[in-house]
Amino acid sequence: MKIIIVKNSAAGGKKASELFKQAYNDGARVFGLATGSTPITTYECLVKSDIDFSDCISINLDEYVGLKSTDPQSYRYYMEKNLFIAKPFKKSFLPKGDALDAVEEVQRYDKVIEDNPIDLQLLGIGRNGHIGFNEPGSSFKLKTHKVALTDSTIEANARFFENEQDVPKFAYSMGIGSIMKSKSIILEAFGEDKAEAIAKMVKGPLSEACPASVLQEHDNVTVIIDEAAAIKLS
Ligand SMILES: N[C@@H]1[C@@H](O)[C@H](O)[C@@H](COP(=O)(O)O)O[C@@H]1O
Repeated sequence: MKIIIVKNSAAGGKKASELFKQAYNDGARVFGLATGSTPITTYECLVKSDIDFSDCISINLDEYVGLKSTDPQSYRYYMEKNLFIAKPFKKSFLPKGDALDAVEEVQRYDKVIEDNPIDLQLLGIGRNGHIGFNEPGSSFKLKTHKVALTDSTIEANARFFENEQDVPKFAYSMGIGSIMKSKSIILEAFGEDKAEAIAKMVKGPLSEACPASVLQEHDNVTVIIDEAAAIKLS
């Protein structure tokens, strides 16, 4: 794991967007994308950059079950607003939150990932060490699946909703098995509330109790963190 410590999230986003550009120049055309507050600065830099994604494919990690793509809380809406409007891709995939059949939706998404191997996957990390919506205890072998969100994730994500009761209880998530097949990975974390998860990911045992610890096994991971998220590393 290569660890880059930056001053703040603005510097982290700049660094990540430079790595996107480098990957694009090296031939990457399939980008795995993430949501949440962490990648916002990366998307801001990508929007300002001269990268043209019109010959690229994007595949997002996850989506809330039950939300339509037009719902402002959906991850599809987030992606349109923060990246796709300014930088359209040839094709952008996310799980469909309002899919009628969960089993079919999971299979459809696995086929998308299989048909379009991911060159560069961007990740955030939950306070409990989750990646995508792979909560602690998730098998490292999983492909796309429907997840029951933990109370800690619901509480953490409540800040994006009017009430905590409005946070969906389930999500579709790319599995850890699929994430690990990405050729390269950038994981970003900013702020002290991520320090514990970062320490467990980097120094802790390889354990399903901290899903992100699986990244110790991947041979091309760059971790971009600010000083606050790095405090428990030394
Ligand atoms: N499913 C997303 C994750 O992909 C994200 O990494 C995590 C952290 O979010 P934030 O960046 O807002 O702290 O939250 C959500 O649960």
